[in-house]
Amino acid sequence: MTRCAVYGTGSWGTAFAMVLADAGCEVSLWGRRAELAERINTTRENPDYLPGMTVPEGVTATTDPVLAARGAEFAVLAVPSQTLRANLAQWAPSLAGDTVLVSLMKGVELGTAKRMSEVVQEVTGAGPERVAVLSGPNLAREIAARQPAASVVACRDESVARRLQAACHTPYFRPYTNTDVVGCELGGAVKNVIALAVGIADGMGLGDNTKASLITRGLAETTRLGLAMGADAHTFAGLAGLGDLVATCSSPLSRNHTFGINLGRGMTLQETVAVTRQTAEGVKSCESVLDLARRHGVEMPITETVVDIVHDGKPPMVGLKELMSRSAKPERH
Ligand SMILES: NC(=O)c1ccc[n+]([C@@H]2O[C@H](COP(=O)([O-])OP(=O)(O)OC[C@H]3O[C@@H](n4cnc5c(N)ncnc54)[C@H](O)[C@@H]3O)[C@@H](O)[C@H]2O)c1
Ligand SMILES: O=P(O)(O)OC[C@H](O)CO
Repeated sequence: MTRCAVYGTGSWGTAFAMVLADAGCEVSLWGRRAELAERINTTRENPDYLPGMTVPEGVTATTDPVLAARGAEFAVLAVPSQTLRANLAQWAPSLAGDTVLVSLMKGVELGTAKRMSEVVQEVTGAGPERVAVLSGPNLAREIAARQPAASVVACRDESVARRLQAACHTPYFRPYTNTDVVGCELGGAVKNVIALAVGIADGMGLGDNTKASLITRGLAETTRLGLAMGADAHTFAGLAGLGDLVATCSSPLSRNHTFGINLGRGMTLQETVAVTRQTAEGVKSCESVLDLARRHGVEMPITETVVDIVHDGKPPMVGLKELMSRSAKPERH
């Protein structure tokens, strides 16, 4: 039986542990809090993140990273992007040299502008053939409810992506393989920033034309950045690109979309942070995505506007007016 360690008992770590167990794996789920681990093991529920959802018997929660890592073919990482480096430094010594490291995260590191797979490689010394990412339209609560969804598992080594695909394929979760790790990671990280923009527009009371325009131009700037970084354009038309962008920008379950709505309704950043219980990656990653864009000489006007509104206190209406008054351009340039 395939053994997997999942690090992070938040929404997605718990939901993906459920997927792996439903696919027949034996799963160790690592979390920081002993009382939550105990609660998951005894009640088969994670009441803090996925209340009402049943965690299968194939998942055992623990706070012991050595126990979690024992015999794991896959080590799945599901903590906030900005803490991954520090967390992984603690877990790495207990991971075997042939364990495949799988990132579920959709963020870019502040300061370094590194993608999560780059952080994983740096901290563990693993080569790209041992690092995979999973990304797609996968709102945790819908997956935990076993609603049908597709996703992408990407690794430079396609045979590793196929192994991971087999490990997490269930009747309700359909993973496709890809070798474009850069494109899948960028699709996941930048859609959170665009979801903030769409949420802000929703919160301002704007309608579906505005939403569709932001989604489409958001995808255009994501693709521009991706191409400058060596990604495959097709990835952005796929599940990790357009698929995730549409899900996140449409769903009331999305933390990034909801965060944007609150800002658009006039809450301050501090007020919005205070009412957000879970990780909204775009709030920090909008700055690192903009950093990446500047490093690669790519224009990302929507991302820039989100940074202005979220971090520099620009009123949403001013940001929107500035976006609309940019010089006229051909659609494709
Ligand atoms: N929730 C989703 O629907 C979903 C879907 C796909 C991808 N993701 C991505 O997965 C990643 C994790 O998100 P999530 O939804 O599980 O977040 P979450 O906020 O639900 O859970 C985060 C988990 O990390 C833990 N954590 C927080 N700070 C920590 C620290 N300093 N050290 C160790 N652990 C810490 C929390 O206790 C919690 O268990 C994010 O990058 C997110 O973008 C989320
Ligand atoms: O809740 P969000 O905004 O982090 O989005 C969750 C997932 O990434 C959707 O695929």
